[in-house]
Amino acid sequence: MSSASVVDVTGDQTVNTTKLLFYPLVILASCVWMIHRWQQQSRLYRMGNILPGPAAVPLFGNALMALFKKPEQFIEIGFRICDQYGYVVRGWLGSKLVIFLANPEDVEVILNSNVHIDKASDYRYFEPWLGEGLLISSGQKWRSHRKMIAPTFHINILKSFVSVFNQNSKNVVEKMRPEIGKEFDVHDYMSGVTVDILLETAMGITRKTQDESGFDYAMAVMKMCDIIHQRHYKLWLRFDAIFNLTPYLKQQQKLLDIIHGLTNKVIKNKKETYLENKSKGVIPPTLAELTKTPDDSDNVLANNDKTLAEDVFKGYRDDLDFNDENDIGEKKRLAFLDLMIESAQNGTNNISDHEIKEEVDTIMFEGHDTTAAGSSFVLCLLGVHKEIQERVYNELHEIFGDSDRPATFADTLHMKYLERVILESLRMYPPVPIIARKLNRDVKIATNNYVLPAGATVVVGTLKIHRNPEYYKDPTTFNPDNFLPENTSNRHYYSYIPFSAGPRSCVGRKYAILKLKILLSTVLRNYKVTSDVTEDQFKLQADIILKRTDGFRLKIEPRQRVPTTVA
Ligand code: HEM
Repeated sequence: MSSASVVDVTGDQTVNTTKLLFYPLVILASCVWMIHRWQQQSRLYRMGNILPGPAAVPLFGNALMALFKKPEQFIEIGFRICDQYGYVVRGWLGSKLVIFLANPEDVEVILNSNVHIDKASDYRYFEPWLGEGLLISSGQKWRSHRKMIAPTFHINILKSFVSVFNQNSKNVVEKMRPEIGKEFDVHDYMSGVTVDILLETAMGITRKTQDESGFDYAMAVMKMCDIIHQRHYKLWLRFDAIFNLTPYLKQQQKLLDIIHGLTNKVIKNKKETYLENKSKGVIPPTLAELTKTPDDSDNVLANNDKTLAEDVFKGYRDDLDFNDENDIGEKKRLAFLDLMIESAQNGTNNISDHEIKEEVDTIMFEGHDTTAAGSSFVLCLLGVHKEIQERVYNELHEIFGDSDRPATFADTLHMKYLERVILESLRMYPPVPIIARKLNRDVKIATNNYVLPAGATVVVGTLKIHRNPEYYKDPTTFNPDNFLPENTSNRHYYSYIPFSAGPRSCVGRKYAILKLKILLSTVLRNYKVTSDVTEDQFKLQADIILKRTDGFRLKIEPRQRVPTTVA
């Protein structure tokens, strides 16, 4: 026998031995995995089925309930199910366990936790756009980025945006002028002005420096939001395999090219300018300098000048409560992007250009649709409730008289009634009507000491919580007095969560309230608004952002700048 054939025989034996070991090992591993999945699922089934909820059918669970339903029917169905089963309801989407919570005590257990902070899989449609930005990231990445981004929303930074808010609000007032006397959809205008403001405050792109790409970007952001919404309410689009076969995929890729193209270009230019300035010895103020609070108490605004929202949200225990009372005066304005580049360059934070892009895209998304919907709801509600609109206007007349001057930060502190109107509108029509989390561990909630199993998706029903008669006397009536201090002081903090709460609450909360006050006060100082559609005719659609499928129809007429008598 030649040595070659010896080698061959040994080689064959090795192959045979590998085959002998490989296949049984694969089979064993598959069995172990299947048993593990079965155990997990049966545990999920066992624990899930202890919770109240509608009967489920094999394979589909409760998913068939959504079949042939229009998106605007989902709220009604959800409310009906809650009336039947209470504030903890389980549902099965195939083998996926979804637990709906609407009791503030249960919701606090989830939202106030540092453990249950992972977003549900439903947020994945944002990934091609936002990557691992703050909204969807988890674990250490989320923690470190949150720590870096939250201070860029410091009130001192926000104050430097007041003139941007004013200028853009004036612009939209002018843009709306041709609509005088007609019925039109005010959301289009609120959406446009919101994107303009965000382009300026997030990326430092002003109207003057904006070329066609700024406009294309704004349109692309709006259209991307629309595609994502469609993926939430058109159930078949939830499957990537189906979505990828539709024209939406191509459209999405085109839009993302525009969005990412601009963000990349702006980051590159800003970084180059930063380095060029640095070489000339010109360095912008750091975040720490911009947010430093002076010791002299002369600058401290009186405690009773604090906004009402500060009291309403004080139980949130999030990371947004800086020394807000301290006004350190006008500082150089820096967009969020400038601040991120600055802190990456000076070594305060370790963040790559790609991660900066993800965060800027996230702010553009989160800051856009939410405030556009929020402001549109307020205007329509004031169009319906004329006497409340007149009270708002009288307050504005007290602050501004008949002048056309822009609002200052101090003025916004005096817009107390307008603030109550905004808070009440966010109660009845929260722009983010539900929040979803994935449970990685079992958790015991207050209701009946139920234990919710790891692996389940928890859906926090903000809209339902906000309409609970236990916390709001007449929950379906628009009543800004729900936010009088005497009515808020003893209410459960988690009975009002338009911005979520706890460690993953909205970082843009203060930005949003300040912007809404300036935008709405500017519109209302210029126009009287009227809605021919009554509130009970509003057709609500709850997906990621609460909208009206009938459009935010409104009429405007020029405002005579004199105080009016309130009935
Ligand atoms: C009325 C306006 C707004 C409302 C009602 C609102 C509401 C919310 C809610 C409910 C969440 C939690 C979402 C979740 O857990 O799934 C959230 C998160 C977030 N919001 Fe807002 N938001 C508003 C405006 C803004 C603005 C203006 C910005 C930025 C300029 C912003 C930036 C963010 C970011 C970055 C997050 C993710 C925070 C994290 O996960 O750590 N939001 N917002």
